[in-house]
Amino acid sequence: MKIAVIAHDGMKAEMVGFLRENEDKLVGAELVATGTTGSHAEKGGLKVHKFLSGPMGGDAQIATLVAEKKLDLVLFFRDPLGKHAHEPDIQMLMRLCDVHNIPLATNPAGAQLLLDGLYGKSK
Ligand SMILES: O=C(CO)COP(=O)(O)O
Repeated sequence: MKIAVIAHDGMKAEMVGFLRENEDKLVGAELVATGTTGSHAEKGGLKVHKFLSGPMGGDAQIATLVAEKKLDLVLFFRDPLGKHAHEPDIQMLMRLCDVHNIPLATNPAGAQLLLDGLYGKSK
């Protein structure tokens, strides 16, 4: 299972907490991330392959993996109250998830349902 994890700044702490809480489920998974999200995840003790930071093309790199069907799941904790210079890249990533029918969660509740559905509920 190859999973992309991405979080906007206001959601990064929540993403790290989410990943740590679900560490038992993710033990066999390969994680990839946009750069800064990946650095936060590493500081939280997780192993992750980092791409460029989102505004520098990281979302686009992950979108490429989606288009090539090299990802099984995208967890993208968006900040719905923030403005982003790279909004076109964000839209592209989400659109390509739909084009290629790759499961996408854009908030923690949706991500939890996806992981529980894949691995079962642990609590
Ligand atoms: O901007 C992002 C998603 O659109 C996330 O990028 P970073 O993880 O590099 O902050």
